[in-house]
Amino acid sequence: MLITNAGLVDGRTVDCRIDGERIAAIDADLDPAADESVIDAAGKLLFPGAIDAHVHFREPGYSHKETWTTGARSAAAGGVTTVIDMPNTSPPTTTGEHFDTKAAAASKACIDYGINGGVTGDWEPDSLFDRPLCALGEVFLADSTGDMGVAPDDFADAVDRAVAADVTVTVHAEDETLFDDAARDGDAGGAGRAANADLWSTYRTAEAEAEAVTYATEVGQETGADIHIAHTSTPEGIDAAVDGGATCEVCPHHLYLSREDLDDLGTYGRMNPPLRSEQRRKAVFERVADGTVDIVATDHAPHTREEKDAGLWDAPSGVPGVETMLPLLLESARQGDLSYERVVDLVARNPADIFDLDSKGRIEVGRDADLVLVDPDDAREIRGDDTHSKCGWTPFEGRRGVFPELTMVRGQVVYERTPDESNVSDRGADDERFGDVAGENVRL
Ligand SMILES: NC(=O)N[C@@H](CC(=O)O)C(=O)O
Ligand SMILES: [Zn+2]
Ligand SMILES: [Zn+2]
Repeated sequence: MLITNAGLVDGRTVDCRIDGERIAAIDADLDPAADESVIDAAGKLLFPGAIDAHVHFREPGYSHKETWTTGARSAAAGGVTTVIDMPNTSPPTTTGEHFDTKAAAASKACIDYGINGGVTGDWEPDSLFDRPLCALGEVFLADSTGDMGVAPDDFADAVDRAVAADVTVTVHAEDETLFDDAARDGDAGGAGRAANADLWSTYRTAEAEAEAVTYATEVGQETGADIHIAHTSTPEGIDAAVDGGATCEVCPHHLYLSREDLDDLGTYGRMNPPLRSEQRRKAVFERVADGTVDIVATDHAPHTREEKDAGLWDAPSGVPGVETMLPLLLESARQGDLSYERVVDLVARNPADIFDLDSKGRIEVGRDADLVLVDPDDAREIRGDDTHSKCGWTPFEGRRGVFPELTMVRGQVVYERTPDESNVSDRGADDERFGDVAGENVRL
C-alpha cells in the first residue's frame, strides 16, 4: 500500500510505502507498483499512531462499563493504536494466573496493547514477573477505583522487585494522610449533593499529590528504578516529578477542564486526582506545551451513567477519554496553542521511549505501520453519542476535536470514516467502518 502526498509534522510532504506490517519506504516521490493500492493524502497530515499509556478497559470483571472490543474501537476511532491497561480489574492483575485471564480478554482488541501488573498486599510477584508485563502499575499510593491502595513500605518492596525485573513503575501518587477529611465529613448531604462536586477537589488536596510524588521519586532514586508518575494534575506535582528524576504524564481532563466546569459536570467530573483551579490548569497546560511534561495519556476510566448518577461521595471516580485525546490535542494545535511536533512527542515518541515500545511511536522505515490520517482543519463537535466507548458519555461534550479519517495498526485499517464534504455532520455509524484485526501484546 502507498500513501501519497502526506504531510508530516516536520513539514515534509512524502509518499509512504507500507509492506505487510511495516513502513517500507518514505520518500518525496514513490511510484506505485502495478498491484499496489494507493491512498491520496493530499492536504492531510499523517501521524504515528497514538500510544495511550494509561487506560482501564475493565475486563475481566466490569464488562458492563467497557470491554476490550468497545475500548479498542473507541481508541481506534480516536487515533490510538496502542494502549497500556491498568490492573484494577476483577480479579486484579496481581498474579500470573490473573494476568493470563486478562491476556485472554485483551486478545479481542483491534489495536495493540500492553498489560500492566498490579500490587496489593497479597500479590504474587514471582508468577506475575514470569509473564510478559508491560510495566508495573499503576501502583496506588492512595485508594482509587478498585481499592488497591498500598502502604509505603509495600510500595518500596514492589519497586525493588520491579528493579530486579527491569520494569518501569507507574505510580498513582496521592498521600491519603493529606486529604481534607473535614471537606467530606462537613458535607451536609441530602438532595442535590452532586451539585457539591467541587468538594471532591477540596478533599483530595494538591498537597497530597505533591507529597506522594516526592515520596515515590525518593524511593526511585534510592533503588535506581524508572518511576513514571501517572495523571499529574498540578504544577507542583509535575515539578516534583521532574526534580525527582521521574517521567510524568498529564491527562486531557486536567489540561482542558477545571473546577469551574464542575457546576456543569457534577459527579461526571469526579476523578482521581480531581479537577483543579483554573490557575493550576493553565500552569499544567504551559508545562505540557513547553516540554516539561513527558506524555499525555488518558486514564480512560469509563463508568456507566447509572453509576455516575449518584451522590458525590457514592459515585465512582473516573472519566472516559481514549477517543478524544488526540482530537483535543489536534484542536489545540489547530488553534496554535501547541505545535504538531509537540503533540507527536506527547502521545507517540515519548511514551514509546518510556515504555520501551521499540517498533512504535515514529514514522520511520522499519517501524510498525501504526498510522493516523487527519484533515487538520476538520474540527467537529465532541458528542458522547458519537463515541464508541460502552459508557456512551464524555466530559468534553460540546467541545471541538479534530478526529482521524483513517487509523491503521501494523498496516491494517482498523478505523475508517468516509470523508464528508459538508464539514458539519456528526461522526456516526453510517459513515464509519472498523476492521477486525486482532491486536497483539506489545511484549510478545
Ligand atoms: N482515575 C480515576 O478516577 N479512576 C480510575 C482509577 C485511577 O486511575 O486511579 C478508575 O479505574 O476508575
Ligand atoms: Zn490512578
Ligand atoms: Zn488510572
